[in-house]
Amino acid sequence: MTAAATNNQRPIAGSVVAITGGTGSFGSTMARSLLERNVERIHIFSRDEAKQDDMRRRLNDERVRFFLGDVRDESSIVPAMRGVDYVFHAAALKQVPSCEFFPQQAVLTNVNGSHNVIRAASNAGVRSLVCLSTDKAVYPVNAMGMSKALMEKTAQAFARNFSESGMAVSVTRYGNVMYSRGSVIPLFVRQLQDGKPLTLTEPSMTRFLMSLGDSVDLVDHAFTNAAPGDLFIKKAPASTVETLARAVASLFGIDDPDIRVIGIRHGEKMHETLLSREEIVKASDEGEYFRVPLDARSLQYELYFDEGETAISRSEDYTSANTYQLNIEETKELLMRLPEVRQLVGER
Ligand SMILES: O=c1ccn([C@@H]2O[C@H](COP(=O)(O)OP(=O)(O)O[C@H]3O[C@H](CO)[C@@H](O)[C@H](O)[C@H]3O)[C@@H](O)[C@H]2O)c(=O)[nH]1
Repeated sequence: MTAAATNNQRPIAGSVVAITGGTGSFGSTMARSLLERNVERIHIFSRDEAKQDDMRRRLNDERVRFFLGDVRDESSIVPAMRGVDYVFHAAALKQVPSCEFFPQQAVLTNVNGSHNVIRAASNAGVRSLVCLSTDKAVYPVNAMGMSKALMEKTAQAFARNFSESGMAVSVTRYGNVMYSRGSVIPLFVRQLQDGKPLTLTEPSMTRFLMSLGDSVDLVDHAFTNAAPGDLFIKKAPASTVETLARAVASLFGIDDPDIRVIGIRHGEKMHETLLSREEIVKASDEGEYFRVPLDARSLQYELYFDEGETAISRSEDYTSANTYQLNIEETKELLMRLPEVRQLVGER
């Protein structure tokens, strides 16, 4: 067993956890869950002092400490890593359109910034670091996905090149998180409340549907089970955009909503891929999760040419088009698990 794997056995209770991008939706959900589980201390690292202040007041818990800084500046990360056991790296530029117009900014934060976080964490003796990625990093077509794909490679290269580090750096990949800020579900809700038509980009487009609670489960799984360089995916169902829109409308008591088709936006795919066929042939099925181990081959190029992979041509990608497809009723059930939706429906 590696040093990192042994260290990972330490439970969350009693440990110190740092969260980069800690005031965002992922980070704050993670923080709340950790506080419920008797974590000793949480270090929230982020750029925006106003959001930190809001979170400080909201949580009102002395176990939470705030560190102001930017992942682009490694020296600002160092204080947040002192004495830390686990790191959840969620800081990122994640909006598809803004990364499309400013791709160099995506590289600075998502690629260079991630490298800084990994280096600072390893230098501080962290046991396990989980980097948050997205389905858009697989066969990427937009700058956000491309920069996240390079973040994944940066994490894997660290695991491959610094096996003496003692830190297990791993990656978790997500699909669309339901009701996250700026996403389509709150938009549909607003449109329904304002009596406007629902704008659909392309009715048959599909997306994986996951909740923030699923995200906590996946990160926990990675914290305690990851070997250096592992990639984890949680299996998830999907729906078409039209099914999603009709499900949201139906929860508002509207069975035949007004729909306006607006066309695909910049940098969008018809379907998302959580695991490529190249990864699936290496993946192990762990029930609710897939784990893809690090490709630990060294830089001996003959191996890449002499040992071909024959299974790849026989396997299929794991996509939002071939995973389980939810119908309107099932999508409504999933939506009703979200506290935001339950509250809205209860208010009506
Ligand atoms: O007016 C609209 C806006 C969006 N959509 C569609 O709804 C789906 C979801 O869109 P959205 O909620 O904006 O999510 P994505 O653009 O797929 O990206 C989100 O999900 C990613 C994970 O896949 C995250 O990394 C991104 O930060 C997050 O914005 C897509 O098929 C869109 O085409 C519509 O039909 N009508």
